[in-house]
Amino acid sequence: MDKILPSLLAGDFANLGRDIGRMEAAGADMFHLDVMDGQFVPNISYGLPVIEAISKVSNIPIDVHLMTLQPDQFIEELKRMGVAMVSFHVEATHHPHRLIQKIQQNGMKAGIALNPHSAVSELEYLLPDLDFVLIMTVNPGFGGQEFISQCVGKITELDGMRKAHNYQFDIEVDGGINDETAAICRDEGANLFVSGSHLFKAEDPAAAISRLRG
Ligand SMILES: O=C(CO)[C@@H](O)[C@H](O)COP(=O)(O)O
Ligand SMILES: [Co+2]
Repeated sequence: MDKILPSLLAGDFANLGRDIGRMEAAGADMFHLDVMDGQFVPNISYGLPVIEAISKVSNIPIDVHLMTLQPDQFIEELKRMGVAMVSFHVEATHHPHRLIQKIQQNGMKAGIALNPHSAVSELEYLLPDLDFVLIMTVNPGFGGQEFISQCVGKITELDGMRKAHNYQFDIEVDGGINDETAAICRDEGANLFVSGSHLFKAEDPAAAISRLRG
């Protein structure tokens, strides 16, 4: 099923509770929380204390996107906060399969994110065990960037592998997602749509969310 995940990176950090309520009322399915460490990506966003505060007021599930080195160190804490889905970057860990297992053993869905330069073939032996794959359609680190259209082919490729092997993973897209780019990604097989600046700039977020659903 298609799901729309507002990225709170585009929210007003001085009024996150208000923005959470607005997006829930507009029909958001989950919140997407971007953790950036200033090492793996050239920006720092927020970390565990902010996720914990959000988890206490959110009425919908939380998807955490770890853009950090050593992502394994956060898993137990995220479980304690009731997070539903966690993704980490294949480029940021030496032992991605072990980390998938750790996330799942902690009762959360495990996803791997691919930077624009990374090939789907990197995931070939991980796909049977993954709950979702996050295709980055911008370079990670900042909201408000332009969609990189070369990444669309990776969605097509993943969907083909999913069908060929009857795998069950979801395909999430993140970066520059608006009405037009969501439709392009949906046509290729994506079903989880992260949207930050587009949704938070919308005058009518409920209408924007239903348009993103296609
Ligand atoms: O992970 C990231 C950026 O690194 C994203 O989740 C952004 O927060 C999406 O923002 P928009 O591109 O939709 O403004
Ligand atoms: Co993200």
